[in-house]
Amino acid sequence: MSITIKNLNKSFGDFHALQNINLQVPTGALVSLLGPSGCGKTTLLRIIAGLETHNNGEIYFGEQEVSNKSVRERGVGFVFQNYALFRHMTVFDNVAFGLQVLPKSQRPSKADIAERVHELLKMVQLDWLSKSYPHQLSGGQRQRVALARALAVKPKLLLLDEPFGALDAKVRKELRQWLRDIHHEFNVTSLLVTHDQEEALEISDQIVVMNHGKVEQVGSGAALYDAPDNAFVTEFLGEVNRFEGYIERGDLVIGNFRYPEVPQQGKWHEGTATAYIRPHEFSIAREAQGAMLQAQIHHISVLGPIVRVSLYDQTGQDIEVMMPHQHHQAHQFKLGEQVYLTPSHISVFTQKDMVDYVI
Ligand SMILES: Nc1ncnc2c1ncn2[C@@H]1O[C@H](COP(=O)(O)OP(=O)(O)OP(=O)(O)O)[C@@H](O)[C@H]1O
Repeated sequence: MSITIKNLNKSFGDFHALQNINLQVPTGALVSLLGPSGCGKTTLLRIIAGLETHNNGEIYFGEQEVSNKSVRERGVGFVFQNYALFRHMTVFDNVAFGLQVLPKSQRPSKADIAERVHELLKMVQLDWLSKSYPHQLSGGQRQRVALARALAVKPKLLLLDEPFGALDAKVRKELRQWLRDIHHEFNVTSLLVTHDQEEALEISDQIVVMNHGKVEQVGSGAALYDAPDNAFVTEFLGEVNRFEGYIERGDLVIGNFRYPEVPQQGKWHEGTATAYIRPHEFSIAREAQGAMLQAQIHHISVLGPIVRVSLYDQTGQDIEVMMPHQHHQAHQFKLGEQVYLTPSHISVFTQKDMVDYVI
C-alpha cells in the first residue's frame, strides 16, 4: 500500500517542525527518512502512524485519506528503537499479542496463532528462544522479536524509527540486510527513520533527505550522491571537498584556476559560487598540466583496495582524495610531496541555482 503526504504542516507552539511536506512512498518500497538530529523525521513518522496530530495537510494510505483515523484503524506495524517488549511475557506471547487482542470476529484460532507465531519466529531465526523472556535476550534479538511482533498482524505498512539505533555497529550491519530481506518476503511498504547515511544507502529504494522540517530531495542513494539538488544534500551525503569561488564572464573561478561554462549545462549566474568535488573525483599527478591546484601530501592511509590521501592546498585548506590502491602502487606518492590535483567532476552551486559541470 502506498503512502501519499500532501502539503503537511506541523507546529509545536511557535515552532514550525514540518513545513509543507509532500511525499510519495510507492507500494512495496523501502524508503528512508534521513536527516540531521531535530529535522523532523520522527515527528513525520509519528504523524503517519497516527500517534501525533498535524495542523493541516492530507495523508493517504493507497486511495484512502487517513488523517482522521485512529492508530488502530490505520493498522500499521511499528518498530521503535526502544520499543520495549512486554517484560512479563515470553517471546512467543510477545509476538502473539497483536493477534490475541484482535476482536473475536477477526481473531485466528489458538492453533492458527501458534502456527503463525512459530512461522514468524523461524523467519527471524529465534524460534529456539520462544520460551525465553526479553531480559534473557541480546539487544539485536529483542529488536528481531519486536519486528516479528509488528509483522504478526500482517500490516501493509511498516514504520521503523531507528530500530537498530541502540545496537553496536556489527549487529546493526547484520540486521540491516536482514530487514531488507524481511521487507521483501512480507511484501510490505516500509518507512524507516535513520540518521545513519550508510544504513539508508545500503537498504533503501529511495531516500528522503530532510533538513529543518523540509524535504530537501528524494531519490535513490546513487541519484542523491551523484546529482544532489543543492549544497545541503551535497554536504550531508558522503564526504566532499568544498571550494569557494565565483562566476565571472561565464567562467567558474577558483583561486588561479578558471573553468569555462559548458553551454549545454545551462547558464551560470554571475557572482559567488561554491564548488564541490568528492574525494574520488580528484586525480593526483606530478605534472601541473591542466590541474586545478597544487597541494602537499600530509597523510596517506591504505584502506584495503582504496588509498586515502590527505593534502593541504596553498591556502592551508585540507583536501581529501581517494584513489584505487593500484594507482598509488604505480606512482608511490610520498609524504611531504607537492602534487597537482585535477577534478573529473565538479558540482557548482551559485546563489540563484545549481549547475553541474562535468570536465
Ligand atoms: N512534543 C514536542 N513538543 C515540542 N517540540 C517538539 C516535540 N516533538 C518534537 N519537537 C521538536 O520538533 C523538532 C523535530 O523533532 P523530531 O524528533 O521529529 O526530530 P528527528 O529528526 O527525529 O531528530 P532525531 O534524529 O534527533 O531523533 C525538534 O526540534 C524537536 O525539538
